[in-house]
Amino acid sequence: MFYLIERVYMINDELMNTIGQARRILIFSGAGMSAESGVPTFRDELTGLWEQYDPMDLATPEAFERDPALVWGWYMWRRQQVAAVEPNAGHRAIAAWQRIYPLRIVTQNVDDLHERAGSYGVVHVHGELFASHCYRCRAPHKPTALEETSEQIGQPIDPPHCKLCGGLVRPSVVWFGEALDEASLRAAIYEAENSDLVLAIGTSGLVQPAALVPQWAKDQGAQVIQINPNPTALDELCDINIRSTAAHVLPQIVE
Ligand SMILES: CC(C)NC(=O)[C@H](Cc1c[nH]c2ccccc12)NC(=O)[C@H](CCCC/N=C(/NCCC(=O)O)S[C@H]1O[C@H](COP(=O)(O)OP(=O)(O)OC[C@H]2O[C@@H](n3cnc4c(N)ncnc43)[C@H](O)[C@@H]2O)[C@@H](O)[C@H]1O)NC(=O)OCc1ccccc1
Ligand SMILES: [Zn+2]
Repeated sequence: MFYLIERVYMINDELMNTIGQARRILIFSGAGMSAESGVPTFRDELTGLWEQYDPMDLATPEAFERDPALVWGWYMWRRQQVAAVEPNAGHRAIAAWQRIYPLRIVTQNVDDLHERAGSYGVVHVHGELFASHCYRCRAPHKPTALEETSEQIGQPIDPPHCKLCGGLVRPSVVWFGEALDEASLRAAIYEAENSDLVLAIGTSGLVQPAALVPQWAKDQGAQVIQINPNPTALDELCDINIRSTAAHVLPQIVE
């Protein structure tokens, strides 16, 4: 059992033993997991039209009600951004690992890079960028081809209307001030409480309640290993802090 907080910069036997002895491993990922694919993290400055906005101000129901075209345009831009990049060596290492070991994955990321790398059963606690539903009646919305290929990327774009009630369509992500999807939250709590090792990868640990996942696991006696080039709010909670990047460390763990 580790008592002192260990900061390691390379993969050592002790770390590999900890991983090797684990009965059930949970991957808990954040925006840093996709950074090396070219997807900006939430802490990174926004660019283009949105440069003048704080992401936290755009990712809210109030912003959507105030200016639905601005918010919908931002999400279409983010869809195009994610569609234009590839999973990185970190995503691929997790998918390879999941082919030989039943890893569980809970992510705060709304991108589909874990799945595009071949991972399965990914719990998206903050929703999914490429899904949409009606803001009024919550009916799922299937995008028309035209919507998907809008030339206006980088500009405000009027959101489509719900085919059932005519309401505005929104991205199926969890906005600040909104409750998490009950089933996803329940799944995240279950995975946290039933895992004996959590790998917290690329998260600042600042967004609640998702940031509690490692704590819920720790409360059940699990060990927590963090992979992050920078200090985070999770440092003290973690048994091992690997000060490096997802795409650099994960392939070394899996090889
Ligand atoms: C910011 C924080 C203070 N705010 C919250 O936590 C709020 C609650 C709250 C308000 N005021 C508060 C004051 C105190 C405490 C809490 C609050 N939470 C909410 O609003 C939640 C909803 C939160 C969900 C918001 N939606 C997202 N995403 C979807 C949208 C979208 O994407 O557009 S959150 C979004 O930001 C989060 C960003 O966090 P991280 O992933 O950690 O990324 P970050 O950029 O912060 O850090 C990146 C890290 O990676 C590292 N890194 C960089 N490169 C690499 C690399 N290469 N490798 C490894 N690591 C790397 C960096 O060092 C860094 O540490 C992600 O979760 C992402 O999904 N809802 C809710 O509370 O509802 C209530 C309620 C309850 C019941 C009923 C009704 C209402
Ligand atoms: Zn509707």
